[in-house]
Amino acid sequence: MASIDIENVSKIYPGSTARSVADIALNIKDGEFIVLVGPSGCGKSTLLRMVAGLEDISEGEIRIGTRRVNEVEPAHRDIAMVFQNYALYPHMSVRDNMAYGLKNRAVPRPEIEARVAEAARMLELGPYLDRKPRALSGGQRQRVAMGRAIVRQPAAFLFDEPLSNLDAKLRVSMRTEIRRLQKRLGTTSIYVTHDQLEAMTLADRLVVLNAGRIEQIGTPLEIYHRPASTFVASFIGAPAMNLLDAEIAGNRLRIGDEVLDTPVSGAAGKVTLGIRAEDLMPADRGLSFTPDDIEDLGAQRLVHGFVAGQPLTLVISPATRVEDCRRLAPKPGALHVFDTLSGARLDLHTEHDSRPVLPVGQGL
Ligand SMILES: Nc1ncnc2c1ncn2[C@@H]1O[C@H](COP(=O)(O)OP(=O)(O)OP(=O)(O)O)[C@@H](O)[C@H]1O
Repeated sequence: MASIDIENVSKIYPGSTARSVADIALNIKDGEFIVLVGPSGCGKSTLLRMVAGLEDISEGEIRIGTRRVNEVEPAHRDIAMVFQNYALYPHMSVRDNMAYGLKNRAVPRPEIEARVAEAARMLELGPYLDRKPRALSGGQRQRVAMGRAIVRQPAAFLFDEPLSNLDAKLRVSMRTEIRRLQKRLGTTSIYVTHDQLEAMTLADRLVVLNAGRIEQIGTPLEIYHRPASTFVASFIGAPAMNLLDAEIAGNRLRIGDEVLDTPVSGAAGKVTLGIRAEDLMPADRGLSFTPDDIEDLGAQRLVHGFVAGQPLTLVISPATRVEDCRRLAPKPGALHVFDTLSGARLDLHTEHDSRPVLPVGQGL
């Protein structure tokens, strides 16, 4: 086990002048589970592959433990990678697939057998040890890929979208399993995904990437509750945070003709106002909301509509009547204000109105 230090690392692919990964600085603690998340093309795989040694590092330094690894071959970096396509040897049994890396390192046979047996037990692969990968389901193949990583007892696990080929239900159960195994083994891990829910549930700390740069680093809840930019606000959380064109005038937030009671101090002018769909509640006064479409998801209801002509989504309990949502007020402390041009979070002082907002009908 080891820390991983990424010091001002950039990647410029041959034939390109742009940085696909630009000046990334990230210190990963021993045993930490870091998730790199961001949209397609933001550079997450490139960054992971530089840690793995599968891509050259154009600028900066990567250390695993105290050792600089820029010039170290992938096989000598003491890491194990788990890929989306499993990368299993089709002609080898599950047992041999798991043992392969150890045999190559001349680990004594009894030791190999013990490690494979222990990994098979942890992953419940015992009954399948003599099968070939083609005789396994996708989930079982992914487990074998995990098993092969575990038996190596590496300093770090690197996961590149390992669950992308699995169906939705299996993804959820494998996600829990990976988290549980990682905590039990305490192995430093970097996990790449474009799935924000996977990112939220797995990570000790999330690294949100945008166009090759770090947009924000923090625990999932820090990022959820205090997104540093409109990019992060709209990427993390489902449904995406509502972002409305607004204006601060006379210490009040205005959205078109609508005015929020919440006093705001610190700036004036055009801003982007962020409110999560679950942070609005029916009120006797507040923003005038025109519902347009309802999605019933069983445990909750999504109501899509408009405030001052701008789209807004609301999450309510199935017991709440949509007719009671014609006026909405934000929950205390639920407003996020961003600079309209840069998208950066503005640390304005927003006080919730001292007058109580009266919920109508059932609570949310
Ligand atoms: N071999 C390559 N040569 C040139 N450019 C590349 C190469 N590989 C990736 N890129 C570019 O680098 C940027 C980052 O790509 P990368 O694959 O790291 O993104 P990603 O976030 O992992 O995306 P995805 O989720 O689609 O896999 C992209 O603009 C991509 O086009």
